[in-house]
Amino acid sequence: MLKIGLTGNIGSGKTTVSKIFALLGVPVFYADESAKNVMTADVVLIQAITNTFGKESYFDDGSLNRKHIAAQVFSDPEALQRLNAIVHPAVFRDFDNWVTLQQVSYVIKEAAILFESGSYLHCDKSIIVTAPLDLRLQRTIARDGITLDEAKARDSRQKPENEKTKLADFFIVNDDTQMVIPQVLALHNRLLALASA
Ligand SMILES: CC(C)(COP(=O)(O)OP(=O)(O)OC[C@H]1O[C@@H](n2cnc3c(N)ncnc32)[C@H](O)[C@@H]1O)[C@@H](O)C(=O)NCCC(=O)NCCS
Ligand SMILES: Nc1ncnc2c1ncn2[C@@H]1O[C@H](COP(=O)(O)OP(=O)(O)OP(=O)(O)O)[C@@H](O)[C@H]1O
Repeated sequence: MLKIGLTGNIGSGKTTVSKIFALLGVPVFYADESAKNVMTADVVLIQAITNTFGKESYFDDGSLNRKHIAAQVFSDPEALQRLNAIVHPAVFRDFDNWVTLQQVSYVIKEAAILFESGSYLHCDKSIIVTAPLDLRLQRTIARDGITLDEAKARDSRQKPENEKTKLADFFIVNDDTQMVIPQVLALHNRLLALASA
């Protein structure tokens, strides 16, 4: 079974693209969701996050105070490193467990920071979804209700798109000039052929 990493900078449309792969029957692992799950379910992580970012990191009902953590980590690269070091090993484990349950020719691992985290090294191939910065920022602001500065701060914590395109094997252009669904269909056929080769 091939493991295909799928990434793109903030607002590029990688989740949108992942959902099209999922509609085609391809199992998709969402690293962002996995991160949120382990951060609220794994007692070792909860303790580490509380120790590092304070008790305000969780609400009384145990849910994650995303705003509190985001405010700390997206304004301070060292704080983000600390959070990554706590969360990423658990996400890697979650993915490894999930993969063993799949019985298909290829799966997708969607991760915002596939290249930054080194996760792409454990994938057979990688896909990047690209879009110009202005459009990505506009989409993020509209989706998340955050300010332009907050969206820029998150983007600045990610490797620039032009560096990632050098590492990726496949591209999906999501800049409103090309239709996305035909690109995903074409890539799906290539990946099926690759998996059966
Ligand atoms: C800080 C948190 C709580 C903020 O949650 P929030 O719901 O506001 O944002 P969300 O998780 O949807 O992320 C939105 C976007 O921010 C960017 N982003 C998230 N985490 C990171 C990171 N560690 N490094 C760089 N960019 C990131 C991505 O583009 C992501 O798609 C959350 O992002 C988090 O827990 N991040 C650390 C875990 C992680 O690295 N997740 C990414 C995949 S493993
Ligand atoms: N081609 C498109 N046309 C119109 N809207 C789009 C298109 N692609 C994505 N969007 C919208 O832009 C927003 C960002 O897309 P999406 O959530 O898929 O990006 P993402 O790369 O997963 O972002 P993040 O890294 O922030 O999680 C969403 O609201 C989505 O519906």
